[in-house]
Amino acid sequence: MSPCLRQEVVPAEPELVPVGRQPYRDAMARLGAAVNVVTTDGPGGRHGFTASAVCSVTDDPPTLLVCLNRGSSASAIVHANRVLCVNTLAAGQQELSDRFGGRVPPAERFEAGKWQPGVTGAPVLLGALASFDCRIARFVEVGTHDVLFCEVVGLGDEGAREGLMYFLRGYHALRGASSD
Ligand SMILES: NC(=O)C1=CN([C@@H]2O[C@H](COP(=O)(O)OP(=O)(O)OC[C@H]3O[C@@H](n4cnc5c(N)ncnc54)[C@H](O)[C@@H]3O)[C@@H](O)[C@H]2O)C=CC1
Ligand SMILES: Cc1cc2nc3c(=O)[nH]c(=O)nc-3n(C[C@H](O)[C@H](O)[C@H](O)COP(=O)(O)O)c2cc1C
Repeated sequence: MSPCLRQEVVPAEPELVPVGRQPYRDAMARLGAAVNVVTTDGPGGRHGFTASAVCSVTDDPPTLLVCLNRGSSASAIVHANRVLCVNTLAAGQQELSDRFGGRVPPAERFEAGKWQPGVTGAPVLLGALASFDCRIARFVEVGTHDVLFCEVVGLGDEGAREGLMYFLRGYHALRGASSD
């Protein structure tokens, strides 16, 4: 009689590393995200910053969230204005992402790109993949950031078909399926 061979199944343990700020960032760098230039204008003045931390919350009422570092020069201005526009960048607009991501001082950021005020007065970027003009309904403090819950009151869509992704700390063009 042949011996009954049993294969021992050893469950594979994932190699988990302790959570610190840098390992967390390294892991988050693996989540591809759209790139947005978030703008504001009003009593606090005009300002803008690049943000990948943008997410849809609910479509009734249409609401999105933006995570904004309270250490950013935009923070006090966004609080004063209580409006913002999320301009989702199209392929080829990475220079705007770098500019609003801190490479250029706030006063010079709007020198590139074509802008016009939306319903709320926040600057809308012509040629963006999509624009979401918003009133900020709620600010929630979490750690170093404020989570801004924003009610969308105006939408822009100029028909661009190629998006811009931020993935592994680099920009990548993303082509959509043909519309016809
Ligand atoms: N949510 C945020 O506040 C983000 C901030 N950034 C900032 O932009 C600059 C360049 O970033 P990377 O080249 O991507 O390298 P990085 O190593 O600083 O960031 C890698 C990833 O970690 C996350 N992250 C980075 N800083 C964070 C923060 N303060 N709070 C929460 N999540 C954060 C983001 O998902 C980012 O894509 C850095 O100064 C970074 O702090 C970038 C992406 C998101
Ligand atoms: C690709 C990219 C994504 C970013 N995403 C965010 C974000 O979601 N939230 C945030 O507070 N800052 C984010 N930042 C950083 C801000 O854009 C940056 O801190 C700000 O523009 C610097 O402005 P300041 O020098 O006027 O403070 C991002 C930067 C880059 C390059």
